[in-house]
Amino acid sequence: MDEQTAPFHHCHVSTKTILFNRCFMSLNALLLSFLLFYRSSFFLSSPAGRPPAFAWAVVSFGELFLAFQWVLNQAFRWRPIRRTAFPDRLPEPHLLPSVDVFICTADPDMEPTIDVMNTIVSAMALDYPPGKLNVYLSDDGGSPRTLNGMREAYEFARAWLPFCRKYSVRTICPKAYFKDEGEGCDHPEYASERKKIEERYDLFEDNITKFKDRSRGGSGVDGRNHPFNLEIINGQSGGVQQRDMPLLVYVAREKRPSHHHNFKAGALNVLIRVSALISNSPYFLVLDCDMRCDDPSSVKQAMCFHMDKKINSSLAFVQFPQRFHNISKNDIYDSQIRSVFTISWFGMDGLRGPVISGTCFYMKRESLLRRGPGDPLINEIKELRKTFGLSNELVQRLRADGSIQYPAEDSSTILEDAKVLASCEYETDTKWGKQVGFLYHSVVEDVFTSFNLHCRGWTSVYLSPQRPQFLGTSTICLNDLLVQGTRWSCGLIELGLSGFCPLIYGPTRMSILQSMCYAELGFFPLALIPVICFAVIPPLCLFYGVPIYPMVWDPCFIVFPLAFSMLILKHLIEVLSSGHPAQTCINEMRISMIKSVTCHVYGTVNGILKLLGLRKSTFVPTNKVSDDEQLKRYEIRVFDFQTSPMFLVPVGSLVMLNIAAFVVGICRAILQGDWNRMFLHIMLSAFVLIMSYPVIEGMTVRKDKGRIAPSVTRLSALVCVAILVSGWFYFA
Ligand SMILES: O=c1ccn([C@@H]2O[C@H](COP(=O)(O)OP(=O)(O)O[C@H]3O[C@H](CO)[C@@H](O)[C@H](O)[C@H]3O)[C@@H](O)[C@H]2O)c(=O)[nH]1
Ligand SMILES: [Mn+2]
Repeated sequence: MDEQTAPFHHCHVSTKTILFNRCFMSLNALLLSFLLFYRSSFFLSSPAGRPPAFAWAVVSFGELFLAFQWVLNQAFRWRPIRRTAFPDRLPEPHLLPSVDVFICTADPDMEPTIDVMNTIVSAMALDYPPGKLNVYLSDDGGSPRTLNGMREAYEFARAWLPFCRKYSVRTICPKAYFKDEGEGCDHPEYASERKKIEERYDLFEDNITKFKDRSRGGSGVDGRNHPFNLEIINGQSGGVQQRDMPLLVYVAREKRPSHHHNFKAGALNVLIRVSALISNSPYFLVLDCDMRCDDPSSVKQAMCFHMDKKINSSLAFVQFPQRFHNISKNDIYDSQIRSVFTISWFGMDGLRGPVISGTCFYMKRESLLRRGPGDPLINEIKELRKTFGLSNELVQRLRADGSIQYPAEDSSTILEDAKVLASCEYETDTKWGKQVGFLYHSVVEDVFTSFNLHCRGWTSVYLSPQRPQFLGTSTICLNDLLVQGTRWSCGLIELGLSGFCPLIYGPTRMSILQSMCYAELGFFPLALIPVICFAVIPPLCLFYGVPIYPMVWDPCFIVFPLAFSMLILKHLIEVLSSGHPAQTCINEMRISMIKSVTCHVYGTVNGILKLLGLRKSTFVPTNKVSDDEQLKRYEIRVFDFQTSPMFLVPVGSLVMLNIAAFVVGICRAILQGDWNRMFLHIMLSAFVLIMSYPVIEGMTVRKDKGRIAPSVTRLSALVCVAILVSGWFYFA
C-alpha cells in the first residue's frame, strides 16, 4: 500500500466474542428472571408456608441488586474491540507534534526518590524527537531530595539516552534494564559500554542515597505547607531547535494548610498551566511516579490515533493499560485488576472509549480546556479570565494555537508568571476543577474527568499492545490494597450517588450502554449489599433451621445452582481466555468478597458523608516501599493479615458465622436424616468457607507475623455471637 494513504491503525471487532457474550447474556437473563419470579411467588404462597418476611426481604433485595449490577456489567461485554497501531507509517519526525510528560510525586518517604527518578529517566528516553519531548515533575512534597534527584537524573540521562539510542534499548528504565541480564547486543563495544553506563547508574543511585542521608535530620520542608518552586533543569545543553535532550522541569506548587489542594487532580492542573508557559505542547502523557515507561514506542503508537484525521477531531485521549512489574505468578490479591484491563476497557472502547485510568494516557490538551470537540475556545477576554483565572500570560498561551516558539521567554519571566499560576489562590473563583482541567468532585479524578469528557462528546481509545508500554508498582499486601480500595470506593460512590449519577446524568448526553458502563463503576462499591446479605442471612437461617431457598424437591430448586454456576462459568472462561490460570478465578472471587465487607463499606460511608458535606476527602498515597517479608508472603501465596482490626473483624466474624452455621447445619442434617430442606444453605456456606480458607488458616493454625492476631479473632467471635443472638430473637 502507498505510504501516504496507509492507515496508522487498525480496529478489530471480535464478532465471535460478541456473539458468544450475547448468547451467555440471554441465557443468564432467563435464569435470573426465573429466580426473581421465584422470589415474588412469596406473595402468592399461603401465609403458613411462607419464609420469615424480613429474611426473605433481605435476601430478595440482595438478589435483585446482584441482578441489577449484573445487567450493568453486560454493557462491557456488548461490543468489545481491539486495536493495533502502525507507528512506522507516521510522517517524518519534524512533522510530529510536541508532547509534554506530566509525572506526579507527593511524598519522598512513601515514594522512594530513586524510583521516581527512574520513571523520569525512562520518560526522557521515549522514542521521540528530543526537541519535542518535555518532561515535568510535580512534587507535592516540595522536597529538596526530589529536586536534587532531578539534577542527578538529568546528568545520568545525558549518558543514558545516547546509550539507548545507539543500542536500540527497549527497556528504557535503567533500574529495570540493569536488573535483567536480558536485552543483549552483538555490537563489539556493547559489553564495555554497558559496564560503563552501569557504573554511572550506581553512582547516580549512590548520590541520591548520600543526599538522603545528609538530610536525615529532616529538610525542614513540610509536605503540606511549602512555597512554590520551579527549576528548568537543562544542564549545559545547547539551542532549542536542535535540542538533543528533552526538557526537564521541576515544579512544586505552593501548598498551604488553609487551602484545599485537591490532591493529584490539583497537581495536574498546575502542570497544565505551568507547562503552557514553557512548552505548551498540544498533547501530554500523564504518569504516576511509580509508573515507568517500559518501551520507547508508546508516544508514536498514541500519535497513530491523535494524528489520524478521520478520528482525531473528537479524540480526547489514548489510554494504555496499567500493568505492574511486581505481580507474582499467583496474584492472590488480584493486584493486577485483571478484569478492568483485560475485559472492561476493551468493551468500553467499542462504545466511544475507555475511562481514564489515572496514568498511562496521552491526552489532547485542548480537550480539558474547551467544552466539546469542535467548540471554539471562549473568545471574550472577560469570559476567558473568569474561566481560566487572571493570568494574561496563560490566556495568551491558550489562544496561541502553536504560533509561539517555545520557550518563548527567558527563564526569569517564566518563573514570575509560573509562580502566580501555581499559587494556592490562583484557582479561586475560576472554573478550574469544575469545568476545565482535571475535575475535583471525586477522589478518583480519573473516572470522573473522563465521564465528563464523554458526556461532552469527546471520545477515547484503548490500546493494549502485547509488550507492556508502562509498568507500575501495584499494592501487594492486604493493608495497602484495602486502604487504596477504600479511597477508590469513596471516589466511585461520589460519582454513583451524586447529581452526576451516570444513569440519570448520562443517557441524555451519551449512549445508554456507555452510561451503563459508568454506572457499573459508580455503583461498584455497592457490591457490599448482596455480599453482606448473603453472608449473614442464609447462614443465620441455616443455624436456626429455617429455609429461605427452595428445597431439593421444589421445581424451582435447579434455578439457583444453575444461575450460580453460569456466573462462575462465564468468569472462568474470561479468566482462561485472558491467559490466566483457573486459580485466578478463585483469587478474584475471594478478594472481591473481602473487599465487599471492608473497604467498600468504609469507602461508601465516607463517600456519602462527603456528599452530605460532613466530611472532607482524603488521599492517602499508596505505599511504594516494599517490605521484604510481606513481599515474600505475596510471592509464596500466603495472605498477609497485618492490617487494621477495622478491616479484619468484619471478615473474621462473617467467616465464623458461616462456620457455626455450617457445623450446626451438617449436624442437624445427619441427626434428622434430612438433607433436602437446607441443602442450598449448606452449599452456600460451604462455598463461603472454601473461599475463606486463608482467613480460617490465619485465625487458627498460623503462627507467623502475618497471621490474624488472637485479639482480633476474639473480637470477631464476639461479633459473631452477637449476630447469632440477634438471629435467635428473630427466629425464635
Ligand atoms: O496529593 C497528592 C496525592 C497523590 N499524588 C500522586 O498521585 C499518584 C497516584 O497516587 P498513588 O498513591 O500511587 O495512588 P494509587 O491508588 O496507586 O493510584 C491509582 O488511583 C488514583 C486515583 O485514586 C489514580 O490517580 C492513579 O493514577 C492510580 O494509579 C502518585 O504519583 C502520587 O504521587 C499527588 O501528586 N498528590
Ligand atoms: Mn500507584
